[in-house]
Formats: sequence, C-alpha cells, structure tokens
Amino acid sequence: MAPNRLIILDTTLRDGEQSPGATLNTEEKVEIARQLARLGVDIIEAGFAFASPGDFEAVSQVARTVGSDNGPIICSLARAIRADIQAAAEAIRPAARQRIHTFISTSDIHLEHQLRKSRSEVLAIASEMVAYAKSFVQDVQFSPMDAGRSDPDYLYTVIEAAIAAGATTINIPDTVGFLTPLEFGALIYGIRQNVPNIEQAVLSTHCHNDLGLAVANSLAGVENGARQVECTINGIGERAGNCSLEEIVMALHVRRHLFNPIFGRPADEGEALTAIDTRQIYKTSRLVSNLTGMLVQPNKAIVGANAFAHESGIHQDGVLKNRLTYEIMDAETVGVSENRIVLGKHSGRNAFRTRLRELGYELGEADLNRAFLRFKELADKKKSVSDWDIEAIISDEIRLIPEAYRLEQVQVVCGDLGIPTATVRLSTADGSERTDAAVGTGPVDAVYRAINRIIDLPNELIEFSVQSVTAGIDAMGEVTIRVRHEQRTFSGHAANTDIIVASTRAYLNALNKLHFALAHPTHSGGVLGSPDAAAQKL
Ligand SMILES: CC(=O)SCCNC(=O)CCNC(=O)[C@H](O)C(C)(C)COP(=O)(O)OP(=O)(O)OC[C@H]1O[C@@H](n2cnc3c(N)ncnc32)[C@H](O)[C@@H]1OP(=O)(O)O
Ligand SMILES: CC(C)C(=O)C(=O)O
Repeated sequence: MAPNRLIILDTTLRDGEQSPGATLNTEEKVEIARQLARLGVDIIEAGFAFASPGDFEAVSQVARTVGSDNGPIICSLARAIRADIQAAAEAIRPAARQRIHTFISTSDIHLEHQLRKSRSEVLAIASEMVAYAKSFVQDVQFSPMDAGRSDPDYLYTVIEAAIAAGATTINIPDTVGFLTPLEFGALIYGIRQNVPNIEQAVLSTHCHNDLGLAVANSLAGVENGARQVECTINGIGERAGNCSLEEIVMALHVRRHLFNPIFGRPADEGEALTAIDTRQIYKTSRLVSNLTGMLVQPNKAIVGANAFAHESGIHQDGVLKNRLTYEIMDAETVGVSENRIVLGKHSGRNAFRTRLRELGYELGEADLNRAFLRFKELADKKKSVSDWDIEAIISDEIRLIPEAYRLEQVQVVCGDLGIPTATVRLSTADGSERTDAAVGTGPVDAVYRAINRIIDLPNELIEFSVQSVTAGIDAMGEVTIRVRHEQRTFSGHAANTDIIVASTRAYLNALNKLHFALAHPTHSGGVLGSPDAAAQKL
C-alpha cells in the first residue's frame, strides 16, 4: 500500500486551531481551506465535527466548497464514540472524497487516568469504532493516541485489529512530543516489522513539537516507511504545535536526493516527492498567520521574515559573488518574490489586476475597486509599492465577514507634553455615524477607549504587535491583535503606513468578528452563551 510519494494531511484547521487563542470563524476556515487546496495538500482535516455546532458547520462548509472531485479529501476527527463518528460522517458528506479519522489512546497512563478503561476494553472499542466508521466511508484513518508512550506490543495488537476492522491509514501520534528522532524512527520501523497486516494500510506520522523535534521526528518516520505526514501551516497547534508543513515539504524538496531512494526512485530524479506547489507556501503562511493572529517569528525556517535575508558582510559578499555560497534554496521556490518594485502611483487598474493575478488573487469587481483605492493611496505616500505591500492591502481590505463598524476617521494628539487623546468616527452598516473621544496612557490606548465608548462589546486586549511589512521609514506597519471576550478570543489584523490607523483598523476587525460571532452563535468560533444574552449586549 505504500505510495511512491508522500501524502500530506494538513491539520491546520483542526490541531492548528487548538493553538491557544487561534480561533477561526467558518468564513476564515473556508478561506484557508481554499488556499490549502491551491497549495496542493492531499487531505484537509477540516475540524472535529462533534465538538460544537460551529465546528460541524465549518467542516460541512469546507466539504461543500473545497471538496470537489479533483479537490483534496476532506476529513473530520472523531473520538472512538458513535455520536462523534456520526457527526463526522454527516459533516463531510458534501465532499466528493471523504475520510473519517477516529482515535483512542493506547498508553497506560491515558488508559488508567483519562479513559479509565482496561487494555482489552480499548482494543475492543478501537476495532468496533473503526468498523462503525467504515459503515459510512471507505477511507478510515485510525490513531492510537499517545502511541509514543504506549507499550509497543499492545500498540501492535491494537493497530492489527484496527486494520482488520477496515482502517486504511494508521496514524502514529507522538501526542506529547516526547520522543527523539531515533526513537520515533524505531517506533515506525517496529510497527512495520511486527504488525502482520500493516501493508494493507498507509502509515502516517503526527508529531508534536514540545521538544522542538516535530519535523525531525516526522522525517525519521518517513525514513522508516511512513508515507503520510500530518502537519500544519507555520507549525501551529496544541501547546508547542505540530510538524510544520513548509519545513517538512522543503526538507524533502531540497534534500530529495537523500529521500528519493527511500521512495524507490533514483537519487537524481527531478519529480517532486509531494504534490505541494511550493510557490504557494509563503502566501499560505501569511494567510494563516493573519487570520489566526499567530505571528510567525522572524527567524522561522522557510517563512520567517529573515529566512532569506543576509545581514553580515561576509555573507553578503558571498551571495553577491554567487548566491549558492549561503543559500540552499531560492526564495522564489516558496513564493517569496524577488520582484519587489512593481507598481507605482501612475499604474492603472489593469496593471494592478494583472499583478494580483500573478500573486494568485482573483478578486470580484467590488473588492478589486476597494483594494485599488488603497493601493493608490499608498502609492501617493510611498515611492514604490512592493508585492509585500500589495499582500498586506489584500489581507487588510478583503474582509471575510460583514463589517458592522467601519472606520471613517481617527485623530490622535500625543507626545510627552500632554495626555494622549483620540477622536474616532465610525459608521455602521445602516449608514449612521457616531463620534467619540477619550484619553489614554498612549495613543493606541486612547483610540481603543474611544472606540469602546461607541461600541459596547466588553473585551480584554490580550495581545498587540506591530511589525513592518517592508524596510524603510515609509514602510507599511502591520498590526495584529487579539482580544478576549468571555472564553473566546478574536484576532484582528490591519496594515497602513500610519500605525495608529493600522491599530484602529485591527481593533475594529477583531470587534467586527466578535460582533458577528454574537449575532451568529452557531458559527464556528462564535459559541458565546445564549443568543438572548448576546442580543442584550448588542
Ligand atoms: C490530542 C488531541 O488533539 S485530541 C483532540 C482534541 N480536541 C478536542 O478536544 C476538541 C474540542 N473538544 C470538545 O469540544 C469537547 O472536549 C468534546 C465535545 C469533544 C467532549 O466534551 P465533553 O463530553 O464535555 O467531555 P470532556 O471534554 O469533559 O472529556 C472528554 C471525554 O472524552 C473521553 N475521551 C477522550 N478521548 C477519547 C477517545 N479518543 N475516544 C473515546 N472517548 C474519549 C474522555 O475519557 C472523557 O470522558 P468522560 O467524560 O467519560 O471522562
Ligand atoms: C488525534 C491525534 C492524532 C492527535 O491530535 C494527537 O495525538 O496529538
């Protein structure tokens, strides 16, 4: 059953969304799923359908919009419980190709303290629930949770039973990120040697990054016969996150002469080892970062701002003479364009649309017009408008949820001689306008207080960050924030050459999401108590 290329299961929308604070609403999940399809992932784990009505709806929407005949397989996670499996089966039904992923723990520590069940009970449940999932779909994946800390002999028995019951993929999670590459490789090897029917299933890895070893462990799994890797964009996920998609894919791409023989190909064969279109990597990373509010650290491999930057003289000297001296891959391979100066203030709509198409954006007329106006405003202020600036405008301008509140005007007075004071004017969807003012400890605080006087949506600001999109004094500032309302967090993102304007728009972006979630409590990311209570607050 081992295919001669690596299958990529992306779990950004399921395990990735388990990152503390990375809540996504349905529209954002669909947007990410569309981009994952462009990226070329084989399987999208779209969520955990049973977890909430919002999660169910998000999985269904992804299945409906992205799960076409030649699109990715759409998968939902389900505990080894009938109700979970039924919800998963129903949610993924609109997709042309469907997978149910069911799991149960096999480590003694989980059996004793969490499940409170014996080994024989769990063995029976695993087998029964795989068979139950099989009654809905042909493609069933089974994971023995905490496999990394399970007794190998018991693990082999459970896997053999799951395959006998119909599992077509066996996924091996190092749930707590405990193993080293040598140990994880040996675990995969041991399974291949000791599970008699293992050839009937595809072996998969699911590695967590608690010791920073998720990618290394996944690679060790591949070296030992795993043919599917579970991963997330930017490596986001529960606790320290998961194996990062961009890192594992580029490791296989850049070092393919090492991996080709493992996949039974000549070392120098040119064909890629995954179906991923690597030129979509950077764009996907930016989208996920913007929508989840999880910033990418500058030194992050492949997609960090510094990943292709050369700072020191000796390195710059080498790169100028021959870039191979200090570069192991071309930035364009992952979609980071070298073509920084593209458009200016004399460019027209056609040139702008063409550049957007080259960057992979196909906008409707209304969105295009809004983005074009922002581009012109920026071109008036900046000497050159780069691809990075254009991406920032698009992610800022194209809102996935309706805007209940729109910024009309913001003005601040600040400095070390007076009290920072802000005046804000907002318009609402019905066309009315409201203006208010407030003082604060700084200009952003003053703006946020002024907005809070207009919009009564109690929240706590839990994260605020500003970074520049490009170098230079006229660079666009990108602001990413997160606010907490009751138990939920909402991210906001905006870009502008004026960081106070960007901060204001980012806050409104988060408040619009919060407002939308309260108004649509069954949407993913929006289950916030009773609709009546929500309506009262509005
Ligand atoms: C390693 C992973 O990433 S696993 C996936 C993690 N993702 C999530 O948890 C998604 C979000 N979760 C949720 O919304 C909720 O936990 C729900 C809806 C799934 C369940 O909620 P509740 O019914 O209130 O249960 P709660 O979360 O308190 O406890 C989990 C229960 O599931 C049981 N359980 C855990 N894993 C499994 C499993 N794989 N198969 C069967 N039962 C399981 C636990 O033993 C516990 O049962 P108990 O209440 O009888 O002790
Ligand atoms: C459900 C499984 C695959 C999981 O997420 C884990 O064990 O980390």
